[in-house]
Amino acid sequence: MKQFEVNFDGLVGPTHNYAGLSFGNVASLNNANAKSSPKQAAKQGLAKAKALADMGMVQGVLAPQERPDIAALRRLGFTGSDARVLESAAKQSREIFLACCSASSMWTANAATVSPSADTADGRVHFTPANLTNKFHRSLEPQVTGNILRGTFANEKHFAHHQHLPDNEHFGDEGAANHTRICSNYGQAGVELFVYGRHAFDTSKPAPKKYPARQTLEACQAVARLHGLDDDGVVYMQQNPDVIDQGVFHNDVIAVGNQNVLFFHEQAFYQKDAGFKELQAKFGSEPLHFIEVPTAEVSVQDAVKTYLFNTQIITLPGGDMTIIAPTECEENEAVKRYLDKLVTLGTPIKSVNYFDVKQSMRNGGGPACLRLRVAMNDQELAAVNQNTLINDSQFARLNAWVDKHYRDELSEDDLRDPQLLIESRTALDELTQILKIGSVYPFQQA
Ligand SMILES: N=C(N)NCCC[C@H](NC(=O)CCC(=O)O)C(=O)O
Repeated sequence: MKQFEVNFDGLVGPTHNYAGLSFGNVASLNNANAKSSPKQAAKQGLAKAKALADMGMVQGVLAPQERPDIAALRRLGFTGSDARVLESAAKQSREIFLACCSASSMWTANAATVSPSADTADGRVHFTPANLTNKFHRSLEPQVTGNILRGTFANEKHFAHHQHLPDNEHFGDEGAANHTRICSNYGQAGVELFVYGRHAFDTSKPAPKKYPARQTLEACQAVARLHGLDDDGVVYMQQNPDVIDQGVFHNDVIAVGNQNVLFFHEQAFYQKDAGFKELQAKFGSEPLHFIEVPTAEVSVQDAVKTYLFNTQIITLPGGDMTIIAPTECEENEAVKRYLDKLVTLGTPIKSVNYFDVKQSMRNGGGPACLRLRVAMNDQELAAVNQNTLINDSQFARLNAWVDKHYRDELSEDDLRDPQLLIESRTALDELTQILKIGSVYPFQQA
């Protein structure tokens, strides 16, 4: 049986904008109110996805969400026609309005936690959408995320879909951004590493002081239970609270893994020696590659600025690993020096490919934020909605779709334009037909 790791990249939505919504995410706050380009952002994302497909990887896409989120604004008491809802929300409560316009579903690393069939008790691939409770604008995502996942992985024999965890900070869950799977081969049972920022029910335990810890240990444990993971195949580690306070709001901003490699910053984890010992013991006798980047070579600040660890490490069809990095890494002297050295160290990582995803980076989303990894065998892959997979013709179709519907530039004033809502809905309606995912959006169900 063949085995693959498929990356499902989030298509950037037509309202991609910079609203400074994510306290604790330095890039989001620094770029608040800058002009965005939804068209450029969507094309940068598609270009990365296509480049990976051209490298021989299986690559998919996930649909974005409907924004502005009129249904959420109505829930919050804004009434009248859709145009009236937009106008009164923008006038009466700018913050709520902006939160309901965010295209943040583009970062599909936060869409869900995924456990491949080799790890789960019932031999199916399990999905739990992330509740994203820590940020109001992101907490609007899980319901529709579930719809999109069910439309993409629409086969009960192979795929199990759970409801997101209770919408409460005690079970704050940010999905795959805090979850890494270590394995020999994608199709063999692996060790799932869950990384949390704080304990929800035990306040005596360490926690960050300045910025929020979005993920709790209790949320990680609940997801592991739902997915039917064996205790021998799970490790929980805490993120170093001090790096959260330096702007590392997800673990995938400071560590990334692939197969038998864990690539991380010296300061990434709390009590790392004990955690790594457990990881190695549960993995087995084959030694793991723990690639630790010392602060002396790359500071936490440079790691956050360049997203050195929000890179994708992928295994190419020939067996070598390559790093998919943002161009910010190439432009930073210390980080570039480190990456040039890394490929000579004799680890499985042999090369680095740089991509321009600047539109996403300005909101704190690098290459790894833009993708959800799903390890599958060939039978499971055959059961995936094939229209969501990237090949030459689907890439051309999606690019043409972006050209047809997306604006070149967007500023805050544009978001209250009822015409943008109509444009977005028209675009998304057409997208659901291109991807054949069904009526996943509230406006299609009304
Ligand atoms: N690291 C991973 N996996 N994902 C990055 C998510 C970035 C996202 N930014 C935002 O939501 C900013 C939106 C704004 O400010 O307009 C967030 O903070 O949740």
